[in-house]
Amino acid sequence: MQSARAVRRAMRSAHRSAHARHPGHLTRRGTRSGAAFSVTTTTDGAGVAAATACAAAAAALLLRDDAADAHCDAQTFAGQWAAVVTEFDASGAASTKNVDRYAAHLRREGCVGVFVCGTSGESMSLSVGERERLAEAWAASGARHGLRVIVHVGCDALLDAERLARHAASVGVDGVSAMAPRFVKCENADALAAYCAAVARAAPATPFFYYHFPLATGVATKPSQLVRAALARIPTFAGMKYSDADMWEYGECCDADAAGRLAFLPGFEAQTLAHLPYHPQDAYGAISLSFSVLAPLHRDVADAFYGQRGAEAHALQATSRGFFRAVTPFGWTQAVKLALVDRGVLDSPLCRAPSRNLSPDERGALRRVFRDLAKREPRYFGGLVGD
Ligand SMILES: CC(=O)N[C@@H]([C@@H](O)[C@H](O)[C@H](O)CO)[C@@H](O)CC(=O)C(=O)O
Repeated sequence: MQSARAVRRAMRSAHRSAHARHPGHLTRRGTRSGAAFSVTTTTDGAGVAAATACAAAAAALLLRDDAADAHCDAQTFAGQWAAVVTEFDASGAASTKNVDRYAAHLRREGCVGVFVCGTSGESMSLSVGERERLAEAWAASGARHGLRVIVHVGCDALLDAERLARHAASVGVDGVSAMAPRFVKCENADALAAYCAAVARAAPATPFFYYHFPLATGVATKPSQLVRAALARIPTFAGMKYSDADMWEYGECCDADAAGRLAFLPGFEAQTLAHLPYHPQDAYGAISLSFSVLAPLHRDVADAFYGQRGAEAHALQATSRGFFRAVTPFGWTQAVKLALVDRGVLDSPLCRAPSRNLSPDERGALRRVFRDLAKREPRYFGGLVGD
């Protein structure tokens, strides 16, 4: 496993330099019995279909060994993953225009990767086609800027989720993730694992993460039971995006991973400190919306904890809670979008219905909140008010 990981790292770096040289190409990496392979597809014209078919054939050949490799360890997904927002243009269409600028910004902020079309990306309000275009844009910009990419492909319709997973794999993402269907609920952990297994099978060489978010899905299945069921039936099962405040269950999930190979990536950064004791520093990863503008603050929470500076860690975590307390009345996604507009990363702060949009007065009030936060903590909040 160690050598497979080393090969993956080497392939990633080769992939990045290939992109720097030929930005119009997408390369899917993998290993077979420790030997590196790479399938390059052109993104223009008729080459796409042929190249995609080649890549699919190669993936099928390599499937068995590569699935084992995709089942990697927690270190592979350590670091800060920004749950990126989706920009909508003035006509209300999902836009990929500023994805590259957004990726460059996140890299400068110290993020290691992006989580695309999740909750913050308003995935469930997007069409399948829009989600595919966003996945493509992020895969290309991620490779260009050295960011890794996990794409959320969950949908109530399994066929759509499978299609999105297949597509995400074809553009070379580092992981796919799915939350549980929300309307017809899976009866138990086995049924949920079967749904996840079907989605994962559509991307057979790509690590799969279950997205546990009971407040949004209404699915009460214990995530630790899902971990056990998924380990038994999903060869690419790599862990979980954990958006829940239940820390007992979080511990149960870690316990269920006897080999210590899974990545449990928390989604609630206001309680970062609660998760850190479960992980060594080099295996701690998290996926959160506010990393788009507050990655350094949450990195410092973790650094203070691992550096055994408890009082400092608590003070920094309180600073993080202060941010959420101040912006919650406006909406988290709305707040982060406005900050990204003011930083010159995005052009539009609009959300798509049924998410609400702030009125001009509310935007003014939110900007006053940003200015107030920046005055009190310029080091972390200065970036909220633009350069
Ligand atoms: C519900 C929600 O928006 N959750 C955010 C959090 O970062 C959240 O904004 C923050 O913890 C405030 O509670 C992320 O977990 C969302 C996320 O990762 C995603 O886009 O899927």
